[in-house]
Amino acid sequence: MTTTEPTPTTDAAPESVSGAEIVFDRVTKSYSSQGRPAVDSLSLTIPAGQIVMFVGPSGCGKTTSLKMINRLHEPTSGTITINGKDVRGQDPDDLRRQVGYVIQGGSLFPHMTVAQNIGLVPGLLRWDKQRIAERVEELLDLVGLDPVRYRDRFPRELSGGQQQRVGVARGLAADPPVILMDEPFGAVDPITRQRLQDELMSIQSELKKTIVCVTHDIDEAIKLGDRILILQEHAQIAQYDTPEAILSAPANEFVEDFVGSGSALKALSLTRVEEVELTEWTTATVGEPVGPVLERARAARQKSVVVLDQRRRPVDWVNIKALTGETVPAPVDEARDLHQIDHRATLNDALDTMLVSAYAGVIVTGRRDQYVGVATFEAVTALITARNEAARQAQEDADEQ
Ligand SMILES: Nc1ncnc2c1ncn2[C@@H]1O[C@H](COP(=O)(O)OP(=O)(O)OP(=O)(O)O)[C@@H](O)[C@H]1O
Repeated sequence: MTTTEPTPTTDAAPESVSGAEIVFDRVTKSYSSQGRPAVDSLSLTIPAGQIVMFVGPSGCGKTTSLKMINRLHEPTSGTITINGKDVRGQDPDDLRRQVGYVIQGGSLFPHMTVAQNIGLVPGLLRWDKQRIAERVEELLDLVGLDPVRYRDRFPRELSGGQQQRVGVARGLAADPPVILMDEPFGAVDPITRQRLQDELMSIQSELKKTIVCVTHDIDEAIKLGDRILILQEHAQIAQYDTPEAILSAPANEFVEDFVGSGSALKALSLTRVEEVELTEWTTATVGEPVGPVLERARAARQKSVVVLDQRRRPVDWVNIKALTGETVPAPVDEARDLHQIDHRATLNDALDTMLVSAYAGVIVTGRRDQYVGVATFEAVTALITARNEAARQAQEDADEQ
Protein backbone atom coordinates (compact mmCIF):
# COMPACT_ATOMS: atom_id res chain seq x y z
CA MET A 1 0.00 0.00 0.00
CA THR A 2 1.26 3.45 -0.80
CA THR A 3 1.83 5.75 2.12
CA THR A 4 2.35 8.95 0.19
CA GLU A 5 -0.84 10.73 -0.72
CA PRO A 6 -0.82 12.85 -3.87
CA THR A 7 -0.41 16.49 -2.93
CA PRO A 8 -3.69 18.39 -2.83
CA THR A 9 -4.17 20.79 -5.68
CA THR A 10 -3.12 24.25 -4.68
CA ASP A 11 -4.40 25.96 -7.82
CA ALA A 12 -7.62 27.71 -6.97
CA ALA A 13 -10.35 26.33 -9.23
CA PRO A 14 -12.12 28.95 -11.37
CA GLU A 15 -15.14 30.26 -9.51
CA SER A 16 -17.61 28.78 -11.96
CA VAL A 17 -16.35 25.23 -11.33
CA SER A 18 -18.09 23.57 -8.42
CA GLY A 19 -16.58 20.15 -9.08
CA ALA A 20 -13.63 18.56 -7.31
CA GLU A 21 -10.49 16.91 -8.63
CA ILE A 22 -10.29 13.14 -8.19
CA VAL A 23 -6.94 11.39 -8.13
CA PHE A 24 -6.37 7.63 -8.33
CA ASP A 25 -2.87 6.75 -7.13
CA ARG A 26 -1.81 3.17 -7.91
CA VAL A 27 -5.23 1.83 -7.03
CA THR A 28 -5.57 -1.94 -7.01
CA LYS A 29 -8.61 -4.08 -6.31
CA SER A 30 -8.36 -7.85 -5.99
CA TYR A 31 -11.55 -9.84 -5.51
CA SER A 32 -9.66 -13.00 -4.70
CA SER A 33 -6.15 -13.84 -3.62
CA GLN A 34 -5.50 -15.63 -6.89
CA GLY A 35 -5.07 -14.23 -10.37
CA ARG A 36 -4.45 -10.74 -11.54
CA PRO A 37 -6.47 -8.00 -9.80
CA ALA A 38 -9.67 -6.66 -11.44
CA VAL A 39 -8.08 -3.20 -11.20
CA ASP A 40 -4.31 -3.33 -11.30
CA SER A 41 -2.48 -0.22 -10.15
CA LEU A 42 -4.64 2.42 -11.80
CA SER A 43 -3.30 5.97 -11.62
CA LEU A 44 -5.41 8.73 -13.04
CA THR A 45 -6.32 12.38 -12.50
CA ILE A 46 -9.86 13.49 -13.20
CA PRO A 47 -9.87 17.28 -13.45
CA ALA A 48 -12.40 19.33 -11.50
CA GLY A 49 -15.49 20.33 -13.46
CA GLN A 50 -15.05 17.86 -16.32
CA ILE A 51 -17.03 14.91 -17.60
CA VAL A 52 -14.82 11.84 -17.87
CA MET A 53 -16.28 8.78 -19.57
CA PHE A 54 -15.00 5.29 -18.66
CA VAL A 55 -15.26 2.84 -21.58
CA GLY A 56 -13.77 -0.55 -22.31
CA PRO A 57 -14.73 -4.19 -22.88
CA SER A 58 -17.00 -6.00 -20.48
CA GLY A 59 -15.25 -6.99 -17.28
CA CYS A 60 -12.28 -4.63 -17.69
CA GLY A 61 -12.92 -2.96 -14.34
CA LYS A 62 -14.92 0.18 -15.15
CA THR A 63 -17.61 -0.27 -12.51
CA THR A 64 -15.14 -1.47 -9.89
CA SER A 65 -13.03 1.65 -10.46
CA LEU A 66 -16.11 3.88 -10.23
CA LYS A 67 -17.41 2.27 -7.06
CA MET A 68 -14.13 2.74 -5.27
CA ILE A 69 -14.63 6.51 -5.51
CA ASN A 70 -17.66 6.43 -3.22
CA ARG A 71 -16.45 3.44 -1.23
CA LEU A 72 -19.04 0.99 -2.43
CA HIS A 73 -15.86 -1.02 -2.98
CA GLU A 74 -12.67 -0.56 -0.97
CA PRO A 75 -9.33 -0.65 -2.80
CA THR A 76 -6.99 -3.47 -1.82
CA SER A 77 -4.18 -0.94 -2.07
CA GLY A 78 -3.52 2.56 -3.33
CA THR A 79 -5.41 5.75 -2.58
CA ILE A 80 -8.23 7.77 -4.09
CA THR A 81 -8.47 11.41 -3.14
CA ILE A 82 -11.19 13.97 -3.78
CA ASN A 83 -9.78 17.48 -3.67
CA GLY A 84 -6.75 16.09 -1.93
CA LYS A 85 -8.62 14.21 0.81
CA ASP A 86 -8.31 10.42 0.99
CA VAL A 87 -11.83 9.02 0.65
CA ARG A 88 -11.03 6.27 3.12
CA GLY A 89 -10.46 8.70 5.94
CA GLN A 90 -13.87 10.29 5.45
CA ASP A 91 -17.05 10.08 7.38
CA PRO A 92 -19.77 8.36 5.24
CA ASP A 93 -22.11 11.37 5.61
CA ASP A 94 -19.39 13.65 4.32
CA LEU A 95 -18.77 11.37 1.39
CA ARG A 96 -22.48 11.27 0.52
CA ARG A 97 -22.54 15.05 0.52
CA GLN A 98 -19.62 15.08 -1.87
CA VAL A 99 -20.48 12.25 -4.23
CA GLY A 100 -23.82 11.83 -6.00
CA TYR A 101 -24.58 8.45 -7.54
CA VAL A 102 -26.82 7.79 -10.55
CA ILE A 103 -27.39 4.33 -11.99
CA GLN A 104 -29.32 2.74 -14.80
CA GLY A 105 -33.07 3.27 -14.67
CA GLY A 106 -32.74 5.78 -11.83
CA SER A 107 -33.17 2.94 -9.30
CA LEU A 108 -35.91 4.82 -7.49
CA PHE A 109 -37.56 3.42 -4.40
CA PRO A 110 -40.97 2.26 -5.65
CA HIS A 111 -42.84 2.99 -2.41
CA MET A 112 -41.61 6.58 -2.25
CA THR A 113 -42.91 9.55 -4.22
CA VAL A 114 -40.70 11.48 -6.61
CA ALA A 115 -40.20 14.18 -3.95
CA GLN A 116 -39.28 11.62 -1.28
CA ASN A 117 -36.85 9.92 -3.62
CA ILE A 118 -35.11 13.18 -4.47
CA GLY A 119 -35.13 14.36 -0.86
CA LEU A 120 -33.56 11.16 0.42
CA VAL A 121 -29.95 12.29 0.82
CA PRO A 122 -30.83 15.80 2.07
CA GLY A 123 -33.07 14.02 4.63
CA LEU A 124 -30.18 11.81 5.72
CA LEU A 125 -28.14 14.98 6.07
CA ARG A 126 -30.91 16.37 8.30
CA TRP A 127 -31.88 19.36 6.20
CA ASP A 128 -35.13 20.92 7.42
CA LYS A 129 -38.38 20.12 5.59
CA GLN A 130 -38.75 23.51 3.98
CA ARG A 131 -35.25 23.44 2.54
CA ILE A 132 -35.76 19.92 1.17
CA ALA A 133 -39.08 20.91 -0.45
CA GLU A 134 -37.45 23.91 -2.11
CA ARG A 135 -34.55 21.81 -3.33
CA VAL A 136 -36.92 19.20 -4.81
CA GLU A 137 -38.78 21.93 -6.74
CA GLU A 138 -35.57 23.43 -8.02
CA LEU A 139 -34.18 20.07 -9.17
CA LEU A 140 -37.36 18.91 -10.88
CA ASP A 141 -37.33 22.16 -12.79
CA LEU A 142 -33.67 21.64 -13.69
CA VAL A 143 -34.26 18.14 -15.09
CA GLY A 144 -37.28 19.31 -17.09
CA LEU A 145 -40.16 17.93 -15.01
CA ASP A 146 -42.95 20.21 -13.83
CA PRO A 147 -42.79 20.04 -10.00
CA VAL A 148 -46.54 20.46 -9.54
CA ARG A 149 -47.34 17.57 -11.87
CA TYR A 150 -44.66 15.15 -10.83
CA ARG A 151 -43.51 15.61 -7.24
CA ASP A 152 -46.25 13.47 -5.66
CA ARG A 153 -46.22 10.68 -8.23
CA PHE A 154 -44.79 7.25 -7.61
CA PRO A 155 -42.07 5.86 -9.90
CA ARG A 156 -44.51 3.40 -11.53
CA GLU A 157 -46.50 6.42 -12.75
CA LEU A 158 -43.52 7.71 -14.74
CA SER A 159 -42.01 6.72 -18.09
CA GLY A 160 -38.51 5.23 -18.18
CA GLY A 161 -37.02 8.54 -19.27
CA GLN A 162 -38.83 10.42 -16.50
CA GLN A 163 -37.61 7.93 -13.91
CA GLN A 164 -34.10 8.45 -15.16
CA ARG A 165 -34.52 12.23 -14.86
CA VAL A 166 -35.62 11.79 -11.25
CA GLY A 167 -32.56 9.57 -10.73
CA VAL A 168 -30.34 12.40 -11.99
CA ALA A 169 -32.17 14.90 -9.74
CA ARG A 170 -31.60 12.58 -6.78
CA GLY A 171 -27.90 12.36 -7.59
CA LEU A 172 -27.70 16.16 -7.59
CA ALA A 173 -29.83 16.67 -4.47
CA ALA A 174 -27.17 17.50 -1.91
CA ASP A 175 -25.28 19.59 -4.47
CA PRO A 176 -22.25 17.26 -4.52
CA PRO A 177 -19.13 18.37 -6.38
CA VAL A 178 -18.73 14.85 -7.79
CA ILE A 179 -21.36 12.75 -9.56
CA LEU A 180 -20.79 9.12 -10.45
CA MET A 181 -22.94 7.58 -13.16
CA ASP A 182 -23.03 3.91 -14.13
CA GLU A 183 -24.67 3.32 -17.52
CA PRO A 184 -27.17 6.05 -16.60
CA PHE A 185 -29.05 6.04 -19.90
CA GLY A 186 -28.75 2.36 -20.75
CA ALA A 187 -32.36 1.43 -20.17
CA VAL A 188 -34.21 3.93 -22.38
CA ASP A 189 -35.05 4.17 -26.07
CA PRO A 190 -32.60 6.00 -28.41
CA ILE A 191 -34.55 9.27 -28.69
CA THR A 192 -35.11 9.54 -24.93
CA ARG A 193 -31.48 8.63 -24.42
CA GLN A 194 -30.42 11.45 -26.68
CA ARG A 195 -32.72 13.86 -24.85
CA LEU A 196 -31.31 12.81 -21.47
CA GLN A 197 -27.76 13.20 -22.74
CA ASP A 198 -28.62 16.71 -23.95
CA GLU A 199 -30.12 17.54 -20.59
CA LEU A 200 -27.05 16.30 -18.79
CA MET A 201 -24.86 18.54 -20.95
CA SER A 202 -27.15 21.46 -20.34
CA ILE A 203 -27.15 20.88 -16.56
CA GLN A 204 -23.38 20.47 -16.60
CA SER A 205 -22.89 23.76 -18.43
CA GLU A 206 -24.60 25.45 -15.48
CA LEU A 207 -23.23 23.39 -12.62
CA LYS A 208 -19.70 22.38 -13.73
CA LYS A 209 -19.55 19.27 -11.56
CA THR A 210 -16.95 16.57 -11.86
CA ILE A 211 -18.85 13.74 -13.55
CA VAL A 212 -17.45 10.26 -13.93
CA CYS A 213 -19.62 8.12 -16.15
CA VAL A 214 -19.33 4.46 -17.14
CA THR A 215 -20.79 3.57 -20.52
CA HIS A 216 -20.72 0.77 -23.09
CA ASP A 217 -21.48 3.20 -25.86
CA ILE A 218 -18.49 4.85 -27.50
CA ASP A 219 -20.75 7.36 -29.26
CA GLU A 220 -22.15 8.42 -25.90
CA ALA A 221 -18.58 8.78 -24.62
CA ILE A 222 -17.61 10.93 -27.61
CA LYS A 223 -20.67 13.10 -27.21
CA LEU A 224 -20.58 13.69 -23.47
CA GLY A 225 -16.95 13.37 -22.49
CA ASP A 226 -14.49 16.19 -22.02
CA ARG A 227 -12.13 13.25 -21.76
CA ILE A 228 -12.50 9.54 -22.39
CA LEU A 229 -10.70 6.83 -20.46
CA ILE A 230 -10.39 3.68 -22.57
CA LEU A 231 -9.54 0.70 -20.39
CA GLN A 232 -8.25 -2.76 -21.24
CA GLU A 233 -8.46 -5.84 -18.98
CA HIS A 234 -7.44 -5.23 -15.36
CA ALA A 235 -8.16 -1.53 -15.85
CA GLN A 236 -5.00 -0.91 -17.82
CA ILE A 237 -5.20 2.48 -19.54
CA ALA A 238 -5.24 2.11 -23.32
CA GLN A 239 -5.76 5.86 -23.85
CA TYR A 240 -6.93 8.78 -21.75
CA ASP A 241 -7.57 11.85 -23.82
CA THR A 242 -10.12 14.19 -25.39
CA PRO A 243 -12.60 12.66 -27.88
CA GLU A 244 -10.99 14.67 -30.67
CA ALA A 245 -7.53 13.27 -29.90
CA ILE A 246 -8.81 9.71 -29.58
CA LEU A 247 -10.60 9.89 -32.92
CA SER A 248 -7.79 11.58 -34.78
CA ALA A 249 -4.87 9.76 -33.16
CA PRO A 250 -5.82 6.45 -31.54
CA ALA A 251 -2.91 5.40 -29.31
CA ASN A 252 -2.78 1.78 -30.50
CA GLU A 253 -4.62 -0.97 -32.34
CA PHE A 254 -6.78 -1.79 -29.35
CA VAL A 255 -8.15 1.78 -29.29
CA GLU A 256 -8.58 1.79 -33.05
CA ASP A 257 -10.65 -1.41 -32.87
CA PHE A 258 -12.59 -0.22 -29.89
CA VAL A 259 -13.50 3.13 -31.40
CA GLY A 260 -14.45 1.24 -34.54
CA SER A 261 -14.65 2.15 -38.16
CA GLY A 262 -16.49 5.11 -39.58
CA SER A 263 -14.46 7.74 -37.82
CA ALA A 264 -15.63 10.33 -40.34
CA LEU A 265 -19.19 9.56 -39.30
CA LYS A 266 -18.19 9.61 -35.66
CA ALA A 267 -16.80 13.09 -36.21
CA LEU A 268 -20.43 14.12 -36.69
CA SER A 269 -20.82 13.28 -33.04
CA LEU A 270 -18.27 15.96 -32.29
CA THR A 271 -20.09 18.70 -34.16
CA ARG A 272 -22.76 20.42 -32.10
CA VAL A 273 -26.05 21.82 -33.26
CA GLU A 274 -25.00 25.22 -31.91
CA GLU A 275 -22.59 25.38 -34.86
CA VAL A 276 -25.48 25.17 -37.34
CA GLU A 277 -26.80 28.42 -38.73
CA LEU A 278 -30.23 28.53 -37.11
CA THR A 279 -33.31 29.97 -38.75
CA GLU A 280 -35.32 32.48 -36.74
CA TRP A 281 -38.72 30.89 -36.93
CA THR A 282 -41.83 32.89 -36.12
CA THR A 283 -42.80 32.37 -32.50
CA ALA A 284 -45.99 32.98 -30.56
CA THR A 285 -46.69 32.90 -26.85
CA VAL A 286 -49.63 30.95 -25.46
CA GLY A 287 -52.49 33.38 -24.82
CA GLU A 288 -51.22 36.08 -27.20
CA PRO A 289 -53.73 37.55 -29.76
CA VAL A 290 -53.57 35.59 -33.03
CA GLY A 291 -53.71 38.61 -35.42
CA PRO A 292 -50.15 39.92 -34.96
CA VAL A 293 -48.80 36.35 -34.95
CA LEU A 294 -50.29 35.68 -38.40
CA GLU A 295 -48.87 38.97 -39.65
CA ARG A 296 -45.39 38.05 -38.42
CA ALA A 297 -45.58 34.58 -39.99
CA ARG A 298 -46.73 35.96 -43.33
CA ALA A 299 -44.04 38.64 -43.32
CA ALA A 300 -41.46 35.91 -42.74
CA ARG A 301 -43.09 33.72 -45.43
CA GLN A 302 -43.54 30.89 -42.96
CA LYS A 303 -46.55 28.62 -42.79
CA SER A 304 -46.08 27.51 -39.21
CA VAL A 305 -45.22 29.05 -35.87
CA VAL A 306 -43.41 27.73 -32.81
CA VAL A 307 -45.57 28.23 -29.72
CA LEU A 308 -43.77 29.07 -26.48
CA ASP A 309 -44.93 29.11 -22.87
CA GLN A 310 -44.45 32.11 -20.58
CA ARG A 311 -40.88 30.98 -19.89
CA ARG A 312 -40.02 30.78 -23.58
CA ARG A 313 -40.01 26.98 -23.65
CA PRO A 314 -41.44 25.47 -26.86
CA VAL A 315 -44.76 23.72 -26.29
CA ASP A 316 -46.12 23.35 -29.83
CA TRP A 317 -45.31 23.81 -33.49
CA VAL A 318 -48.47 24.57 -35.45
CA ASN A 319 -49.55 25.34 -38.97
CA ILE A 320 -50.94 28.88 -39.15
CA LYS A 321 -54.17 27.47 -40.61
CA ALA A 322 -54.81 25.93 -37.22
CA LEU A 323 -54.77 29.35 -35.54
CA THR A 324 -58.46 30.10 -35.93
CA GLY A 325 -59.31 31.43 -32.46
CA GLU A 326 -58.72 34.88 -30.94
CA THR A 327 -55.65 33.89 -28.96
CA VAL A 328 -52.87 31.33 -29.35
CA PRO A 329 -54.09 28.19 -27.57
CA ALA A 330 -52.10 25.95 -25.25
CA PRO A 331 -51.35 22.59 -26.90
CA VAL A 332 -54.16 20.07 -26.76
CA ASP A 333 -51.82 17.21 -26.04
CA GLU A 334 -49.30 18.44 -23.50
CA ALA A 335 -47.28 15.26 -23.69
CA ARG A 336 -46.88 15.49 -27.47
CA ASP A 337 -43.30 15.03 -28.53
CA LEU A 338 -42.03 18.15 -30.28
CA HIS A 339 -38.77 16.48 -31.30
CA GLN A 340 -36.77 19.41 -30.07
CA ILE A 341 -33.07 19.19 -29.35
CA ASP A 342 -30.62 20.99 -27.16
CA HIS A 343 -28.08 23.28 -28.84
CA ARG A 344 -25.32 21.00 -27.53
CA ALA A 345 -26.79 17.93 -29.22
CA THR A 346 -24.70 16.49 -32.04
CA LEU A 347 -25.39 16.62 -35.77
CA ASN A 348 -26.09 12.89 -35.58
CA ASP A 349 -28.81 13.57 -33.02
CA ALA A 350 -30.22 16.36 -35.18
CA LEU A 351 -30.47 14.06 -38.20
CA ASP A 352 -32.07 11.28 -36.12
CA THR A 353 -34.61 13.70 -34.71
CA MET A 354 -35.45 15.16 -38.11
CA LEU A 355 -36.33 11.70 -39.36
CA VAL A 356 -39.22 11.53 -36.91
CA SER A 357 -40.23 15.19 -37.05
CA ALA A 358 -43.22 16.39 -39.04
CA TYR A 359 -41.26 19.37 -40.37
CA ALA A 360 -37.99 19.46 -42.30
CA GLY A 361 -36.30 20.86 -39.26
CA VAL A 362 -36.00 20.66 -35.50
CA ILE A 363 -36.60 23.16 -32.74
CA VAL A 364 -33.38 23.97 -30.92
CA THR A 365 -33.41 24.90 -27.25
CA GLY A 366 -30.77 26.42 -25.03
CA ARG A 367 -30.41 27.08 -21.33
CA ARG A 368 -33.32 25.79 -19.26
CA ASP A 369 -35.01 24.45 -22.38
CA GLN A 370 -35.62 27.94 -23.74
CA TYR A 371 -36.21 28.36 -27.47
CA VAL A 372 -33.25 29.51 -29.60
CA GLY A 373 -34.27 28.78 -33.18
CA VAL A 374 -34.91 26.12 -35.78
CA ALA A 375 -32.24 23.98 -37.42
CA THR A 376 -33.46 23.21 -40.91
CA PHE A 377 -32.49 20.12 -42.85
CA GLU A 378 -30.68 22.34 -45.38
CA ALA A 379 -28.65 24.09 -42.69
CA VAL A 380 -27.59 20.80 -41.10
CA THR A 381 -26.62 19.20 -44.40
CA ALA A 382 -24.78 22.39 -45.46
CA LEU A 383 -22.67 22.19 -42.32
CA ILE A 384 -21.97 18.49 -42.85
CA THR A 385 -20.90 19.15 -46.43
CA ALA A 386 -18.64 22.00 -45.32
CA ARG A 387 -17.08 19.81 -42.61
CA ASN A 388 -16.50 16.92 -45.01
CA GLU A 389 -14.95 19.27 -47.54
CA ALA A 390 -12.63 20.73 -44.86
CA ALA A 391 -11.65 17.21 -43.73
CA ARG A 392 -10.97 16.16 -47.33
CA GLN A 393 -8.86 19.26 -47.89
CA ALA A 394 -6.90 18.65 -44.67
CA GLN A 395 -6.26 15.06 -45.73
CA GLU A 396 -5.04 16.21 -49.15
CA ASP A 397 -2.71 18.76 -47.55
CA ALA A 398 -1.39 16.08 -45.20
CA ASP A 399 -0.84 13.66 -48.09
CA GLU A 400 1.07 16.29 -50.03
CA GLN A 401 3.50 16.91 -47.19
N1 LIG B 1 -18.15 -8.51 -6.29
C1 LIG B 1 -17.30 -9.16 -7.08
N2 LIG B 1 -16.73 -10.33 -6.69
C2 LIG B 1 -15.86 -10.98 -7.47
N3 LIG B 1 -15.47 -10.54 -8.68
C3 LIG B 1 -16.00 -9.38 -9.13
C4 LIG B 1 -16.93 -8.63 -8.35
N4 LIG B 1 -17.29 -7.53 -9.07
C5 LIG B 1 -16.61 -7.59 -10.22
N5 LIG B 1 -15.84 -8.68 -10.28
C6 LIG B 1 -14.92 -9.06 -11.38
O1 LIG B 1 -14.02 -8.00 -11.58
C7 LIG B 1 -13.80 -7.76 -12.97
C8 LIG B 1 -14.18 -6.32 -13.30
O2 LIG B 1 -15.59 -6.15 -13.14
P1 LIG B 1 -16.34 -4.76 -13.38
O3 LIG B 1 -17.76 -4.95 -13.04
O4 LIG B 1 -15.61 -3.68 -12.69
O5 LIG B 1 -16.14 -4.60 -14.95
P2 LIG B 1 -16.87 -3.62 -15.97
O6 LIG B 1 -15.80 -3.14 -16.86
O7 LIG B 1 -17.67 -2.61 -15.28
O8 LIG B 1 -17.78 -4.67 -16.73
P3 LIG B 1 -19.20 -4.48 -17.47
O9 LIG B 1 -18.94 -3.54 -18.61
O10 LIG B 1 -19.51 -5.86 -17.95
O11 LIG B 1 -20.16 -3.95 -16.47
C9 LIG B 1 -14.62 -8.80 -13.71
O12 LIG B 1 -13.77 -9.86 -14.03
C10 LIG B 1 -15.66 -9.22 -12.69
O13 LIG B 1 -16.04 -10.55 -12.89
